[in-house]
Amino acid sequence: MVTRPHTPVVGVLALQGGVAEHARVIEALGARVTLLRRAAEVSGPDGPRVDALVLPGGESGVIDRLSRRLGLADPLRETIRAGVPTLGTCAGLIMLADRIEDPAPGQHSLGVLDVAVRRNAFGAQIASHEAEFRLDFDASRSGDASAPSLRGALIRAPEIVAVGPEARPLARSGNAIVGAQARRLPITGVAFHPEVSGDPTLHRMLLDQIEARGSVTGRSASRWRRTAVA
Ligand SMILES: NC(=O)CC[C@H](N)C(=O)O
Repeated sequence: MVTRPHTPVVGVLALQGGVAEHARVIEALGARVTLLRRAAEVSGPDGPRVDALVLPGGESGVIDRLSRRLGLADPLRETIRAGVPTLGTCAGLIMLADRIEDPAPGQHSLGVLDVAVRRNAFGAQIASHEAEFRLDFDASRSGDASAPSLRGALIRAPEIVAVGPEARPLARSGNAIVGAQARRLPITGVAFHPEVSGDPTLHRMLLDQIEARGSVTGRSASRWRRTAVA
């Protein structure tokens, strides 16, 4: 009998912002995308319902407000803390950060990545540009240890102004830290948009992290198959 490998399912938070660009890169790598707009799509009584999470760019104040109003913030935080590989870009990085130096009035974050960020540190929309970012990958955690740099767009991007003991810098632009990774969990946040430039390096890393951990949707799929046969 030929068993087909399970296709991993990546949940992309789809409340606002650059959702389609992430979906395109993930699907081009052969994974399945599910858009997350409700708590039950993130997790259920039996745990996470996705193999990985992507928090896209957009307006972090809006994404924060909607995620709390729709009851998504707590399940997202729990799912990330449960070890589901997570990538946040730009506003997504701000959502992940422990501390926002200059939050919008009433703005919160999920507080799962030990960094402090300053919003809009690289200028206004009109100052947006593409650049190469030097990467400092942890070879033990990623199959892409040889990647020296990646391409991405800075669009009203935040800067990581402090990295605490639970995180480490991942990417730099000049002297500025524009990416960080948690030390104990597969949580990655970058200030730029690799998905806008079509650079798949970080999404591939996310799929590698799923493989290292094992697919939760694969496990529930096989559980379902067993139940169906029994
Ligand atoms: N491209 C982006 O995601 C911009 C982020 C935006 N400046 C914010 O503070 O949320």
